Amino acid sequence: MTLRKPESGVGSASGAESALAGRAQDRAQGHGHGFHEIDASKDSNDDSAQSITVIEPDVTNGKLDADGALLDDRIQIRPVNDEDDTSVMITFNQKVSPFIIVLTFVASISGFMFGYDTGYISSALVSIGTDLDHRALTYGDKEIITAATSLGALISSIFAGTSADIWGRKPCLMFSNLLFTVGAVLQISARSFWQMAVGRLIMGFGVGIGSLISPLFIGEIAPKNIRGRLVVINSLCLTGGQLVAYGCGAGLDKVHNGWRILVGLSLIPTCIQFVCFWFLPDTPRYYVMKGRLDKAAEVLGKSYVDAPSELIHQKIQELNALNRTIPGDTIPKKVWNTIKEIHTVPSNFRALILGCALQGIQQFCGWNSLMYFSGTIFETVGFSDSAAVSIVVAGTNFVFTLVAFFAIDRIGRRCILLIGLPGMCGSLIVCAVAFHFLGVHFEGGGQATIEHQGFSAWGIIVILSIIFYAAFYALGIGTVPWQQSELFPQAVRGIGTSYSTATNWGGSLVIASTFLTMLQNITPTGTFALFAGLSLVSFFFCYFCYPELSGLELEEVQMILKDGFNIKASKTLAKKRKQQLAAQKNSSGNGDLHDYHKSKPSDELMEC
Ligand SMILES: O[C@H]1[C@H](O)[C@@H](O)[C@H](O)[C@@H](O)[C@H]1O
Repeated sequence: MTLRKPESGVGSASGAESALAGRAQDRAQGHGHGFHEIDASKDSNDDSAQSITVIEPDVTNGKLDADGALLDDRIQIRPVNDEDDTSVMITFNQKVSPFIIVLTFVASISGFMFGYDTGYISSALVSIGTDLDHRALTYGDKEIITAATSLGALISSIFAGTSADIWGRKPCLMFSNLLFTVGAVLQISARSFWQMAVGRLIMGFGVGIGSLISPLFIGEIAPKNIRGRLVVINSLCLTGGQLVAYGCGAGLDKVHNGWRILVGLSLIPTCIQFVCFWFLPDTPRYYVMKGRLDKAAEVLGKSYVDAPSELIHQKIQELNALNRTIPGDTIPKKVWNTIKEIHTVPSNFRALILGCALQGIQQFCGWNSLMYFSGTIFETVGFSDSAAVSIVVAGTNFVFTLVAFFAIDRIGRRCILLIGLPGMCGSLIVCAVAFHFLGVHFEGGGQATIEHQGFSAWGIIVILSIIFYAAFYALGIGTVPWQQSELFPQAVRGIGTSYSTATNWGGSLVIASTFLTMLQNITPTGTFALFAGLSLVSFFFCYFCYPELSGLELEEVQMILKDGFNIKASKTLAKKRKQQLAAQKNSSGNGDLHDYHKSKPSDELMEC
């Protein structure tokens, strides 16, 4: 039982406040104006205790009725056991502030660089020719140059979550800018294969940091109701970066030393991000972690321009309380306790399984083999302008990430995964068959032979099936795993996302370092058939284990995962939330919480 009261003012669970709650309830029952009935809330410091958070009227900002109740509705009191409580209170009725948009786009430059730096290698490998060590690159060389970035990213992503907690998100992203720069300069000036590989490795350190921290940063600054979409903006920048890299690669294909220019272009976004972050703040959560509450209030004030200062302070109190819930008085103790917690609490461990499995599936279904080597493949299949064909593939990836942007909350994460994976499987089977009839044989030393030279129908089928594969991939498994932070509760979110991001890069490393060898040893048909088989197995995994999380509160995600994967319950709850949101929108026309009623998630789960 709790009631809500409109606009601003903050209270906690004291006796006086309970009295206020009672008054508020009377008003709600008596007049039904300006209040909403809501759930009992949990005390943020004690999981077992129930408390009531009361919002007092702000007499300076709002209009009051005869009883002192505000006439316009904005604020809802909800269970206080996760970071989002005040976010919800603040963000309903709020437009996204330009400040949040700027921060999102500046952070998403990391996504762009992730995409650009992993994307340009496809065309660079083709156009390097004999520029390194005065000889052509073998398949082994190409794999090392490509895999070096994945290896670097794997190593840095293991430490990135903890480093972001110790030094801050912004400094870590700025440090990644330095790594990008050093890596790029080494590559631009490379005359030897090994200098190129080391440059790619250092660049990879930057990519790993950016790939973890950018979505985390966005997730921390984003208002809850649009968090999913803002995180997909990072994915859009990522696939956009790959597309731009392919486009530039095609443009510079015939230019002498064009690949050096291609690498050099990567310096532009990294410098822009560095300069922008010089003037921008870190996330409020980080400031709270470091006890810099004034700074946190300043950032929140800019993020939620209409929010009264009392509400901002309540948010800070909540973040502060959450901060204390991680046991341990020193950083190593805290880190150790978090590691213990993620493995021993069943809901956390299930979240970990899902986070890592989805990232693993994303990589082992083979997409990046195309991202990294499509130039080499299309060249072998007989397309003289292989870079241009690669653009179409990267373009499809980008366009369908945009489709995912619109579908991820409406159709739901689980649903787009279950559409995407069988689609990928079907496309890969067609691709495997087409390769069989094309009669391509990859041999050692970077050589390949093809039975049917030139433009053939099977060549076209290979390309079409790859395009379909790209579309289904981007729609589901290419995008959904990066929503990983919603799986984990605040206390283990950093470490959980580190594990799953490292799984992503581990998978990417395996694919990058084995793909060309697989083409040689088990033929292209065998390789693509293997990816098809893995997509099918992944479909069954998602079908049986991945709950529908769209529209669910973070606390509800934890409840869903408490004693199993609870697919059925999650689907019912997600559907209910969607209907409630639609009802709110219809009744208020602008997303306010008029007539909003929500029963306890636990009750609803029992119903399901
Ligand atoms: O989500 C991204 C995206 O799908 C990219 O195209 C791919 O190269 C990355 O590995 C992946 O993490």
